[in-house]
Amino acid sequence: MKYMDEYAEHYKDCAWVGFEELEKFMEEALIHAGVPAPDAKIIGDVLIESDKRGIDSHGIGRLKPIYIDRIDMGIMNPVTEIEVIKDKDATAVLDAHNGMGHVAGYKAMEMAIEKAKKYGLGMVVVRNSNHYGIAGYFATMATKAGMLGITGTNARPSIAPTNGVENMLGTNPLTFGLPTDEEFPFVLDCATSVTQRGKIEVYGRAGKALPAGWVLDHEGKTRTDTQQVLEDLTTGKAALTPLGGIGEVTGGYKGFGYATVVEILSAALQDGAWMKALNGFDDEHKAIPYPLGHFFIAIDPEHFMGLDTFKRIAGSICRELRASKLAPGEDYIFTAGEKEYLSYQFRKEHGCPVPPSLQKVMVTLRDRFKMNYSWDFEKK
Ligand SMILES: NC(=O)c1ccc[n+]([C@@H]2O[C@H](COP(=O)([O-])OP(=O)(O)OC[C@H]3O[C@@H](n4cnc5c(N)ncnc54)[C@H](O)[C@@H]3O)[C@@H](O)[C@H]2O)c1
Ligand SMILES: O=C(O)C[C@H](O)C(=O)O
Repeated sequence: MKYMDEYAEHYKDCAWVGFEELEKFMEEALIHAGVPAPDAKIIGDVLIESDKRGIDSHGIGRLKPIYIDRIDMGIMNPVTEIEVIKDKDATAVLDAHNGMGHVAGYKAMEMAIEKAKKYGLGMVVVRNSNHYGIAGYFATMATKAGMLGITGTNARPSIAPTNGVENMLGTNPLTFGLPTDEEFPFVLDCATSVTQRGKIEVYGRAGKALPAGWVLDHEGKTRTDTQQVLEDLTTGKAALTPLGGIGEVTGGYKGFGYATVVEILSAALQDGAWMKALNGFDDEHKAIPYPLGHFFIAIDPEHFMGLDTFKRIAGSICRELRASKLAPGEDYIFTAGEKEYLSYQFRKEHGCPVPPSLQKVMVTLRDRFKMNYSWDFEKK
């Protein structure tokens, strides 16, 4: 398969660090930054899962900058105190009090799964949280429990509405995890924008220009200058395009609509914050918390026609899709979750790729926290 044949080549400038070591490093760094050990375990697990699945934007790449920097700045609480605001049969509302999003997400999905076991469906929403990492982690908590998982979150403003140029909506993933009778579940885990900020950071680390169509400026023109785009997204001079792209011709309004659905479900059920209130700075440009909201839904197929039936039909649909006629020059049709499964298989053996700029971050954190690690990449 072309995708796997080219896989290692894509990472030729990287050092490879094994799952266990990378996870332990992230977990320990978080503990040094003030996160209680059990919570650091959860966050470390969410982050390493991103690296395992080949989602290079949201694992070690986000430990610093983002999480440790925000704790250092005093705008995110390393200790997560979750308050149950409302708990009624199949639903609940939680307040994470500016704690760690991964921890809030983990506890909320756990609660949704428990409710689904009893009622067939559980939905838990969270407010005053923080960035929770890959949405797919929480969706697959449900698939591992034999359930369907759905989750979404709002995020700092990035996407411009169709026919607009101002960054208003977060990159707002709308993510589904569906069990199948195959070795891996169907996991559609992606932003409602053409791309997300983390992938632009990955391009920045690799020194690559962006493809046209991902970002637009206030003139409505596409931008490809990666480093400046990262700055301009923060100051609002650039915006990401919704899924479907710029304008109406290729259906950009559908991505705009889905991003809006996620923004509403991440704020309205929980009486939380939305859009510009998630900018991360106040009128004087002083850094302030990003009070994000999330939602988590678990559905137990045993309350419908049963898990085995669900898995068989979901698996059959995926297999039929993969067996359909290929486009010229292509050698494989993927279904969602498959590339992540293939990455996992590859990385289990070779480790996770760490580019030079992240190697420097790891060394800085190790030295700052006086941690006991030495890596082969330091010897070069
Ligand atoms: N926490 C946040 O605020 C936030 C915001 C946005 C995105 N994210 C996370 O960023 C990650 C990456 O998001 P993204 O938008 O860059 O995703 P992406 O564009 O890389 O798409 C990934 C999804 O598409 C599927 N896929 C990829 N190639 C495919 C193909 N050829 N055929 C069929 N399916 C295919 C994958 O299996 C996966 O489900 C996700 O884990 C997401 O949750 C988080
Ligand atoms: O970075 C964010 O604010 C959200 C998300 O993780 C993204 O990469 O777009």
